[in-house]
Amino acid sequence: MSTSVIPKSVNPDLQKERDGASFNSEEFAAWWAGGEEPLKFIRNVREYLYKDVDLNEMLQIQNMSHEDINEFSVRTSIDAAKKLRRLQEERNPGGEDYWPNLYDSREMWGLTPAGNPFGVMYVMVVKALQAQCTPEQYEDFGKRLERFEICGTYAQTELGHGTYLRGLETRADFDPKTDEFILNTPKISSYKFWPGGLGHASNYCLVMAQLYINNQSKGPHMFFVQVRDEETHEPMPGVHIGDIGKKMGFIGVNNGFLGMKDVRIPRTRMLMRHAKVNADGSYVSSPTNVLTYFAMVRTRCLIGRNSALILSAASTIAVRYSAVRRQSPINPKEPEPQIIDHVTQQLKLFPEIATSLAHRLASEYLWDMYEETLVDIGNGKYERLPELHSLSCALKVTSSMDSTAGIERLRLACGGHGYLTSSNLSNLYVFATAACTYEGENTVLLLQIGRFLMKSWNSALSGAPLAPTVSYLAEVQKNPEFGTWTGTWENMVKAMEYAAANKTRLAFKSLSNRLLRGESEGTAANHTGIELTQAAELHGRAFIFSSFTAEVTGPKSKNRSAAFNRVLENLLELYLVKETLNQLSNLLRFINLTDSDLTSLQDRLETVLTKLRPDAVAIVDGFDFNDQQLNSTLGAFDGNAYERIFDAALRNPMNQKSVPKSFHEHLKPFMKSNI
Ligand SMILES: CCCCCCCCCCCCCC(=O)SCCNC(=O)CCNC(=O)[C@H](O)C(C)(C)COP(=O)(O)OP(=O)(O)OC[C@H]1O[C@@H](n2cnc3c(N)ncnc32)[C@H](O)[C@@H]1OP(=O)(O)O
Ligand SMILES: Cc1cc2nc3c(=O)[nH]c(=O)nc-3n(C[C@H](O)[C@H](O)[C@H](O)COP(=O)(O)OP(=O)(O)OC[C@H]3O[C@@H](n4cnc5c(N)ncnc54)[C@H](O)[C@@H]3O)c2cc1C
Repeated sequence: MSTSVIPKSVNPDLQKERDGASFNSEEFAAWWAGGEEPLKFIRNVREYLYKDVDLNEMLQIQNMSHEDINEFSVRTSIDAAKKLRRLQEERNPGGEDYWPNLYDSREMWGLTPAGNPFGVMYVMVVKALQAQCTPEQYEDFGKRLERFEICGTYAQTELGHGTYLRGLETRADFDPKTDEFILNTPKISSYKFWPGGLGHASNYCLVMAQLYINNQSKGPHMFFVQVRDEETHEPMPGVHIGDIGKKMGFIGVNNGFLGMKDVRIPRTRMLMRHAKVNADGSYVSSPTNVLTYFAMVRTRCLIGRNSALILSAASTIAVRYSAVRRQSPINPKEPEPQIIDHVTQQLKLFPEIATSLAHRLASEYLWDMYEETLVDIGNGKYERLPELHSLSCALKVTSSMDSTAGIERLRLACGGHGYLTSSNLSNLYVFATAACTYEGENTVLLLQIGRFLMKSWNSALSGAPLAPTVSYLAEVQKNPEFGTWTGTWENMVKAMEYAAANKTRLAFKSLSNRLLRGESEGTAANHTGIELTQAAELHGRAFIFSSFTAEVTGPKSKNRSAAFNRVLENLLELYLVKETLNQLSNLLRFINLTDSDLTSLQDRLETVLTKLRPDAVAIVDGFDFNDQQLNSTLGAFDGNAYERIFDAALRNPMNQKSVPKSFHEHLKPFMKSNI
């Protein structure tokens, strides 16, 4: 393919949308980035990272083999690491290393459309080492990993166990004679399986294994294990390692397996900031065992933000495409409208924009809580851990679940062309749905929230103080009547909390009854699982309702223009109304909503869709993705969707020969013979 069929100009329909918006999308972009300075910084970094990235090459990864995608992903992520190092030297010489922080940022994300084999290293391992090594250990090997002198992954899940960590089978036996641990994966089910980058992209691993001293189990602990030679990259003695094979997505991530037979590591390679094994074999336990799980808490906090990011990218693609595609006159003899003018199309598109905002804002609140808890842990205070655990699970679950369902709706909104891999919607979908499973399977995490809600409900009954994000449970216990439905935003927040509290009450009652009937705690919890997960989901939704409302109506609104505030208010209105309608069966169980209340909600839904219509393109422009990040023939900034779709088809390897081999080998011989 020599010439491109893509025009240089912007599609006139898209230009018209931008010209007609009621607000300035640059104000949105600055707000979304956290301010004008952060936006400037992000754009600067992005410009630097993407200046020589070829969009056509990115689109072609869909046509590569598994092995070639792996090679591509290692190359592009290493190119990015080099650029970030150079950036550090140019702009912040000798200063705090900020490039490792950028390595897991959204600016990197678009450079590795099939996933980054070193993503887990920066998102999880570096942070786990920072939090769980002694200062000496961090100097010894943590810093080396942070500087990328060695590379590694987080190896916890096994073929036989992912969820139930206490059931992990990998053993680390302490040998006092040599002052070493001996690591073994005794059965096929004990093999580590799934860690990102484990296959061929790591030479070290943070391994979660059962610690044994004198053959006595001390539970799961973390060990820093060398799995490949630093020079030759050959597996270390006793190490059996490889890639797990092709997956639905994340094909470039090189998820791997790891078996160990009598692999010896020095005693000082167990992470010992909290729990310790001394040379004489004496064991000092951690002040709280769950600190071993803290790396997962951090990643769950990030997943909310990341899911919102993926959904906002898919929304950008579908909204731009809906503005440039025309189909089906609304009235006879009229020209075909932009499909975004069909109201049912608006209902597929705009709620997903609102959901991206809702999850992103809730994640910001969660992130602040994470950072405060981290400081507390440093000061030996662990009281907020249960609340953080519960809230991080709640956002991880709702954001991954909603973005997965949302991207599928957006794909459907793009009709046939949404089904092309070059739309990038299928790739975004498999990214989103993976987050429903990794870092704690969603149902399992909902049950963890349910457990926290039961404890909190019980505490409230006895008048004990509750964590701030569940304090509404005590309020509902004190005032069991909902009062009048007014339909204001504050009233809708209250309604969602009221439904969550009452679902919690019912689950608590069922659980208590089962216990009274003599069921064990485990069996009673299992039998109450459906109610527990429903209460947990509503708790997450109530939190998102309140954080979104607080951002739009709170004091920060004074820093925004009136026009931009109106857009945010419309998005909040849409979010609250559509989620209230989605949750009607739960709400109607506890709140007396009349037929006229429901009619009013339906009217509000239609009204707000109409209000958002002129601003939809400008809003998604405000998400501020560049074309490489979107990597989509449908969603590019210029809106030249048909030309890009066609260009990608022409570049497909299938079209590089006019007659394929299959014609000569199979089709022609068959047609020429009588068999
Ligand atoms: C832009 C870039 C961004 C990129 C981001 C995305 C890319 C990232 C890519 C990532 C790729 C993916 C990478 C990966 O996938 S890495 C692998 C991730 N694996 C998992 O997430 C495993 C999931 N399993 C668990 O977490 C635990 O075993 C669960 C939770 C299921 C139960 O556990 P267990 O059976 O042992 O415990 P228990 O139920 O008896 O509960 C005991 C007590 O402990 C409390 N408890 C439990 N857990 C925590 C906790 N964490 N903090 C604080 N507390 C906690 C609990 O509430 C209870 O408290 P209490 O009720 O007794 O008071
Ligand atoms: C793309 C991807 C990347 C990953 N990266 C990593 C990585 O880097 N490092 C790593 O260590 N791991 C990684 N994993 C593994 C991942 O963390 C686990 O797959 C995940 O935690 C789920 O555990 P599981 O596979 O054991 O699921 P299972 O627990 O076997 O779940 C199967 C079903 O059983 C149900 N179930 C299980 N337990 C319960 C229960 N107590 N109550 C009710 N229902 C239950 C679940 O709800 C689910 O429906 C990755 C996985 C994926 C898909």
